[in-house]
Amino acid sequence: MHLSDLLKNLADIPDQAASIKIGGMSENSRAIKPGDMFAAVAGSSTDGRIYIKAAIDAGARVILTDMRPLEAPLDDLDTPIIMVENPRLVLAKAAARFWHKQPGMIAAVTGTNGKTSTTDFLRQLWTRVTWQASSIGTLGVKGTDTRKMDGKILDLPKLTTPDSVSLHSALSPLCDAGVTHLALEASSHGLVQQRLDGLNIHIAAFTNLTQDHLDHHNDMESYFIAKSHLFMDLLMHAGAAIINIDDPYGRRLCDMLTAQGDARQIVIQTFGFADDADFQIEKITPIDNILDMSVKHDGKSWHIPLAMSGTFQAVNALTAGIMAYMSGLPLQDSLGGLAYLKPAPGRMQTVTGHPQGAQIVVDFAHTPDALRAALEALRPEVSHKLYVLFGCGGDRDPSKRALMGAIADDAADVVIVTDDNPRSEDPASIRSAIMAASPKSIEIFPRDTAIKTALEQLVEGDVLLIAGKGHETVQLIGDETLPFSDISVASRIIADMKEAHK
Ligand SMILES: CC(=O)N[C@H]1[C@@H](OP(=O)(O)OP(=O)(O)OC[C@H]2O[C@@H](n3ccc(=O)[nH]c3=O)[C@H](O)[C@@H]2O)O[C@H](CO)[C@@H](O)[C@@H]1O[C@H](C)C(=O)N[C@@H](C)C(=O)N[C@H](CCC(=O)O)C(=O)O
Ligand SMILES: Nc1ncnc2c1ncn2[C@@H]1O[C@H](COP(=O)(O)OP(=O)(O)OP(=O)(O)O)[C@@H](O)[C@H]1O
Ligand SMILES: N[C@H](CCC[C@H](N)C(=O)O)C(=O)O
Ligand SMILES: [Mg+2]
Repeated sequence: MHLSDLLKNLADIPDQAASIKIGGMSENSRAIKPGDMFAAVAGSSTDGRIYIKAAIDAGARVILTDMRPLEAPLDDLDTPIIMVENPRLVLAKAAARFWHKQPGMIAAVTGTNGKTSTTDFLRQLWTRVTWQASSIGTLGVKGTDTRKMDGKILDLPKLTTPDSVSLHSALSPLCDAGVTHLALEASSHGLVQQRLDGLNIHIAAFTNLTQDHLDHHNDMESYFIAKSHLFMDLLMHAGAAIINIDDPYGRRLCDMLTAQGDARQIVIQTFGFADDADFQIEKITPIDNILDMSVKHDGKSWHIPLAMSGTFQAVNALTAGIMAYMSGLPLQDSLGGLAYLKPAPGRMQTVTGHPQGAQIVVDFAHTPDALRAALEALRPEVSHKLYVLFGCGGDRDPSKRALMGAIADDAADVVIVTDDNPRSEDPASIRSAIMAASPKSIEIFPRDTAIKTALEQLVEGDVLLIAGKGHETVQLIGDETLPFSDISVASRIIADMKEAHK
């Protein structure tokens, strides 16, 4: 594609550069191939401008960057440098133009917790009525067997929201494979880094906003503003905004959208326990292994049995149901279809077979609010003691550690503090920060020893929540990526315990 077409109305292009042919693009010099455009952007740990020379050596034909003055040697390069106010935004729009195919229906979910569950549920609802659907997020690409796609392997980075180039280059083969419906997770990092700009987003949902990622956003206000970008700027004209108004930030989002007036024709659908919600949850009652949810909409009550545990999962399911409805599914299939949903892996997933009959649950709770929600969901199932075993990720918001320690201390009977993904941090200091807020906590590491110790202590009537890593299959320690799965470790230890009991 000629540069003049790629960047039309996005940037001023010098005449001598207009006819340059561009064969691809990236914001990462290490991914540049001959003929590509390199976007040199300022990041949180380094500055892409440092890598301009490396990108040119790798074959970059054009550089896109911000308006900061060019210093030597960048002011004297043969390769054209195009300067724009917001290179991430221009890159995202150029990527959308370059790869140009997108599924006809794109729905995005944002919020601190519940994005993976909700997008997974929405994909299941669409698939159930035979619409060809995929989801993209923390679990990667789901719903389409990417290995069978003509050798076009979708090599998405291991992020909840992939960068714009990875995303747009992945959508083309997904469309070629017949995908018409896409559910996406919109992380706050992704939103501020413009990873989703250029996408035609028809439906956007807001689950909740509680503390996480304050290392990146500094305060809750900036975190909220990052999330609101999805609704205020990215959601298409006449799109649908589906908002949890039990959350004060959700109410605020509704007010902000309403204050924009009619120009964008956004249809707002609210949900929650609140009396004024369009989809009002009347009750969610656990009965045996299911949840019985009743929801009032348009004067009619829907009684929906759900094969999952945790009130929050029912709320996520409802969010997905409303999204499906707004995408054109009749209520019988959208709300009615909720009865057929399966929880996403690692979300309140039970590991069966404990020799004493204790209940073991693996859950991805890695924020204070999620930990409380998961423990509160399990409390009714405990007839003896509620155990929780968790740690906190390194290189992530350190202020959530003490909060999670305090919540565990308050909501569980036995608290075992261990390692999550310490990454570059000292694991012992992460554990100490958690334990400082939990007088009853016991420190056990490494994580498999902690799981074994807990499993061996459990008796009938106990429930153990293994929180924080959910579906993850690796543990990140220093620079190492080691195989580790809470579900496999717990299953193996239970099998060994049973063997020893024989
Ligand atoms: C904090 C963060 O989001 N970092 C992501 C981001 O980095 P950044 O723009 O801040 O980049 P940087 O490392 O400062 O580098 C600046 C620029 O120099 C470029 N560079 C750098 C080195 C080099 O040799 N050549 C080169 O061109 C980089 O590609 C980048 O464009 O852009 C990079 C390329 O797209 C991402 O890989 C990187 O994700 C890191 C690995 C990460 O851990 N991100 C996490 C925090 C994240 O994004 N999480 C969210 C939320 C999770 C959730 O709660 O759901 C997610 O969506 O996954
Ligand atoms: N609606 C909700 N309200 C409160 N907590 C929730 C809710 N949904 C999920 N959780 C908790 O958050 C955890 C993560 O859920 P999920 O993976 O769906 O969220 P996410 O927003 O995709 O997380 P991430 O930011 O890591 O991508 C769950 O395991 C559960 O403990
Ligand atoms: N998407 C989240 C996942 C955290 C999972 C937890 N196990 C950790 O490593 O902190 C993040 O990147 O912050
Ligand atoms: Mg997720």
